[in-house]
Amino acid sequence: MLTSALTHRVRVLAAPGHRHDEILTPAALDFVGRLAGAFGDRRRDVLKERRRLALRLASGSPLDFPLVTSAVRADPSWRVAPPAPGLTDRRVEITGPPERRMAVNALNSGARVWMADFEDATSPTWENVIGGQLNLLDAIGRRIDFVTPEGREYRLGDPARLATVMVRPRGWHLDEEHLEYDGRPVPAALVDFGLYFFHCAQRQIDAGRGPYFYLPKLENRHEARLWNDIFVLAQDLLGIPRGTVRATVLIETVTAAFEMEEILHELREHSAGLNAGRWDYLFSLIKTFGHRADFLLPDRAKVTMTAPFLRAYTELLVRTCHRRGAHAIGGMAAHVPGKDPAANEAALAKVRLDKEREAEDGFDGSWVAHPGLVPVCREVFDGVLVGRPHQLDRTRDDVDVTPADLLSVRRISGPPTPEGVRTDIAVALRYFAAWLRGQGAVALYGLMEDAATAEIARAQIWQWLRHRVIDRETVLRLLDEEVAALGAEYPWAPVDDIRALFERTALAGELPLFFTPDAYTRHLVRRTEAGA
Ligand SMILES: CC(=O)SCCNC(=O)CCNC(=O)[C@H](O)C(C)(C)COP(=O)(O)OP(=O)(O)OC[C@H]1O[C@@H](n2cnc3c(N)ncnc32)[C@H](O)[C@@H]1OP(=O)(O)O
Ligand SMILES: O=CC(=O)O
Ligand SMILES: [Mg+2]
Repeated sequence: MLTSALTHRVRVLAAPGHRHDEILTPAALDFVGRLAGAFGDRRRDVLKERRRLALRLASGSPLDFPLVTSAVRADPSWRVAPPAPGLTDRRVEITGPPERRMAVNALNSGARVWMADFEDATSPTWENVIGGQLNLLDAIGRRIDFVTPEGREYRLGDPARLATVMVRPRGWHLDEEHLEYDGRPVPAALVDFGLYFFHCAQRQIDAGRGPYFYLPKLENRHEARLWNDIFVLAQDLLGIPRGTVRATVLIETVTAAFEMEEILHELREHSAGLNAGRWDYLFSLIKTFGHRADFLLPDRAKVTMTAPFLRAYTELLVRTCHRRGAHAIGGMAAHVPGKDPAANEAALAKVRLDKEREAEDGFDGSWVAHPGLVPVCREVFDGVLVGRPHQLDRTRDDVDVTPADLLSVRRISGPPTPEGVRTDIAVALRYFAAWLRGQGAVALYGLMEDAATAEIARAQIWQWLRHRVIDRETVLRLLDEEVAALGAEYPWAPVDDIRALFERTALAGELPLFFTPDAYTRHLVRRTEAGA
């Protein structure tokens, strides 16, 4: 067991909340401090390397499969670890923030996996961060039942049918300002990973599962190596055998799509495959190549997964995974069920089509954003898997993807429509309003919106302005109208802050890398010495 020798170097800079002491124990803080001490510098290097690479690509360096790792790709002999308990059959995975009611609903939903999300679906208020950890602790201890003020009861169902928990920590770009190690904010990824691992890893093993993770927004193999080293140290510190952790990496940046094999290879003893994180992938394309006219995207609604460059990415993902014995997990169709029966039917039909394409392409399962979508995803995968838990045997040797295929965006280019411009502004503003209020995922106009889709919305406006396919006056006029509509619809919303956030992140000369660090620092941080 750990000593608390480092505890004095870790400081909590937040007022104590209800039951926070169960999570922020001296031993847990000590553990997070050890991770921060061991990996803080490497995380800083990761961020520097991201900026260097972005500059190289912006100045015209070609993006290609790395020459230096060609031997890893050419070597047919290596495989990732076999699926861990609870992760063999992943035909339906539900995602959502680790909020209490949603946690119970997700675990009972009939999905095989629940991805408890501190990233795209969570607004990282301190309350959400620590409350999420408490909910996970209670969920793993099977004591997450609760009753609403109206008397509606939420309880876990049949233990044999509960979803396996996988936790997605925040990405490397975010700090946790309420926790300091040696006077600096702790990387948010290490807080989310560390607290969950410390409290729940052994409990999960005792329950016949394990500490499982989803890793967001990686840009290259070095970041995968960093995570692997974190897993090794975390397991060693708690006396958990190496290879117990499993992690599915989201391939949701364009540079990572060129290093899928390498990412699996770096993590191979801890790998649980790859996931096609389509929304951040599109955002990454805009961010990485936003300066190039041949990467101009049309309205978001017109960019579908049948676009050739997106098919190239998803098919390469399946092929790469299955060559290495790893699960390939599909992404999120954004349509969510609604109250109107006709709209609901249309949404279900769209999700069905999306899942059918994934299942036929060889994916082993896929994501849904809502319990109402579990049956449709399950039916589609049941139909393709026919009794098997996955389709790892479909090696997709027919797939041959070149760098040009991955980057052939111009084939779907086209000017934005006035509705497309307005929708992006409306969605970004409404999402920012929810996020600043502590809600990281919302349904807007029939679609699930989260941090990744909001990033696309504001980045598209930036890209269209940059290439002068829309003019600034039009955008400012629409912004005035949409801010007024927002104020009327959400009287509680701080419209001036929201507008300013939009202006900083969509109308600036240079595209800010993410909207979240800026919005977090200005609006979500509530540091206090009282909690130190
Ligand atoms: C790009 C990406 O990264 S995708 C992954 C990240 N994004 C996500 O995970 C989004 C997850 N989805 C959600 O958060 C929600 O579905 C939303 C916000 C889009 C819509 O939520 P709501 O407006 O509450 O939907 P709705 O009213 O139809 O919900 C009906 C019930 O289903 C529950 N529910 C909805 N979505 C989920 C979910 N993902 N997990 C668990 N329960 C859910 C609601 O809590 C509600 O439960 P109740 O009847 O007990 O009150
Ligand atoms: O995290 C998933 C995505 O699509 O982004
Ligand atoms: Mg994402």
